[in-house]
Amino acid sequence: MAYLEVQDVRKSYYIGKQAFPVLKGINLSVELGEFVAILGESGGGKTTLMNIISGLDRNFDGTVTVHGQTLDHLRERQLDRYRRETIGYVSQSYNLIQHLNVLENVMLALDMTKLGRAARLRRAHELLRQVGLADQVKKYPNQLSGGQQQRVAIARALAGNPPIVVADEPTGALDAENTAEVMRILQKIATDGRMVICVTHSEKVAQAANRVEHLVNGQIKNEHVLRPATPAQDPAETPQQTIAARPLPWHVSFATAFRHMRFTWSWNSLIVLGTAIGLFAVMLFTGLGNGIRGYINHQINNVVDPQSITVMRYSSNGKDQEEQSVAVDPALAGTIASHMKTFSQKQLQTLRELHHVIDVEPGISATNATVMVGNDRYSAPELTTWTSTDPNSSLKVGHRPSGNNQIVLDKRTIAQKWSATNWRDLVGRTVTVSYQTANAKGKPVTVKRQLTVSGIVDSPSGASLNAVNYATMQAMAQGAGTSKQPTFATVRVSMRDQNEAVVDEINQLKVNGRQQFSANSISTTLDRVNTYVGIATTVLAAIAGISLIVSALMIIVTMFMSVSARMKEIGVLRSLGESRRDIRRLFTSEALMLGGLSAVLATSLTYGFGAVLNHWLYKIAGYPLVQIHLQSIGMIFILAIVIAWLAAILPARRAARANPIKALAAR
Ligand SMILES: Nc1ncnc2c1ncn2[C@@H]1O[C@H](COP(=O)(O)OP(=O)(O)OP(=O)(O)O)[C@@H](O)[C@H]1O
Repeated sequence: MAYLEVQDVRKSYYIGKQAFPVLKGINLSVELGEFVAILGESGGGKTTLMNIISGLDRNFDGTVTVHGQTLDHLRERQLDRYRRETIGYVSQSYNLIQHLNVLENVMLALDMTKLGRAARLRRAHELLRQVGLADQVKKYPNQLSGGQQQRVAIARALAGNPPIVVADEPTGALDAENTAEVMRILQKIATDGRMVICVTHSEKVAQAANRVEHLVNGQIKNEHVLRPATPAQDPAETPQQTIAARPLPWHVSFATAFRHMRFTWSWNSLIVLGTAIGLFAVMLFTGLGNGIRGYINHQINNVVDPQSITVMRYSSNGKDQEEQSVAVDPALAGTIASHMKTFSQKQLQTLRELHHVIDVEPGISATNATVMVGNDRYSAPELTTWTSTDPNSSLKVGHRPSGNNQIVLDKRTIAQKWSATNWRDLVGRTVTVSYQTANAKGKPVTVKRQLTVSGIVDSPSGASLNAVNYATMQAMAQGAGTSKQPTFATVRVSMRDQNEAVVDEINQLKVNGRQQFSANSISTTLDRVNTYVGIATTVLAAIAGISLIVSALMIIVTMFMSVSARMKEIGVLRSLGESRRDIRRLFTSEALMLGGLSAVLATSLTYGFGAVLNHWLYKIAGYPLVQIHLQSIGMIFILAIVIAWLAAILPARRAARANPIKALAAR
């Protein structure tokens, strides 16, 4: 049995239901070392036969047996491997890949061999030297003559050291000189021990072969031996001559995709820019959200200690509640605090014993106090005890009311009213402070005392803060015969995270089924504010994200265009032995690269724009309002990659499913 046996091969093309038989029972036997020319009329079915022999056409009757093994045209992978390992294909139109240079075109076939990179490069250079192109390796196909391009195609066909070289009208587009050169190379390939099958319609070209077979009316007739072939060794039995093939590794698809992206950079850069703008908007909104949240937290934490909880006695009475809220927020002041419920020692102890509570500080507050400086009268909406949660940073001058009979006064509502310029001079002066409350019998009494100003505060909350220490407040109350029990308590928790749980626990403390306390924590409010800012940011980022749909559509359209424009390349890659999966990977890789690049550009844009914005806003807020977290960058990359991947699915599928014969025939 000959190395290649074609037995009774029949093939018809169908137009509608009508069959047009092209091959009507082809029988052909060819040995290694033989150079066979198949001579036939144009349209006689030569290309059809070559496609069948080279494993590109799977739809025919009859058998093709190579080295004793019949090709199973139903097993696609076997055929991919067959094309990779056994066949070197040379066509009339050279079929070089335009965006790869000469060396890269040859390397493309070598990448499907198990040779190491250095050996592959060596072999590519050696093959190009053999076809006389050693000094043209860096050129692109469109910089070569037709003859040179065909020689590159021959070098590529020989890359994997295949035993069979199939040449379909290899000289069809060449002048006489180049034709002679190409035929000489093909002769040399045969004398080196390979089988060369060359189809042509030119009698003259056919003369270069050892044997000419005439394809007439769909059948092989009139064999004509011109000269005996060199007896060849079987390459399968000389392992040093064969180069083991391998499926194309993913990084090669990736590298090829990268080269194509570089080659078509002008339009790809627009896609990258378009996608990056969408990603940039999403990222900027997320960064702004982070910044604003941080800013609010920063501001509030400056005003109040986030680890502290203010606890009042719970009262179901509306008036009491109003007064209690006045005590928490002096801006609501409007009534005399005569009914403020107080804490017993036992109640304070209950709070101290709660889990996560590290300190409970009692405090007394009164509303609507009056401060007399000399004859000038100023109203203080609230007079309260200085607690450890009041930030020392708010003291503009002097010190906190550490000693008895000392008071700190509010800068804006008292000190600056007293003297807009010399308000600092108030420190050390004696003032008379008074407020009205009710004694144990419910009778109104006036609490009054002379105090020394120890400091001036500018409360960051904006509320007027006038405070004395706890002992002074107790002494004042006692002096007027009113209760000196605490009206509020400041509870400190060991960690900010436990704040909400402790607030809930305090609010649920009951005696005889009645609620005891009403706890309030800034961190609970802060969490709520954070949630709202988070929602707003997400909504804005999502709206910006809509533009990403446009980006995805843009990638889809471009990829489809790219698939159409690269049909020929798809055919070439398939003829070289690349599988459908390799083709799908090629297009998917390119889309993923576009996605990745978009994410890189979006990140740079966001950092750049964010820096400018921060610079400007810092003047207003004193805080960096755009804060891009690593997490956001990761999210943007994932988003970009997912979008690109989704956008590539359909085009890549179309490319992978393309019929290799039709793809090769594409322009
Ligand atoms: N996909 C197809 N559908 C229908 N008919 C086809 C198809 N491909 C080829 N044919 C027809 O089959 C016949 C053989 O085509 P083929 O390309 O094999 O001829 P050829 O001998 O290689 O011609 P040439 O030398 O001009 O390239 C032609 O008549 C052609 O019109």
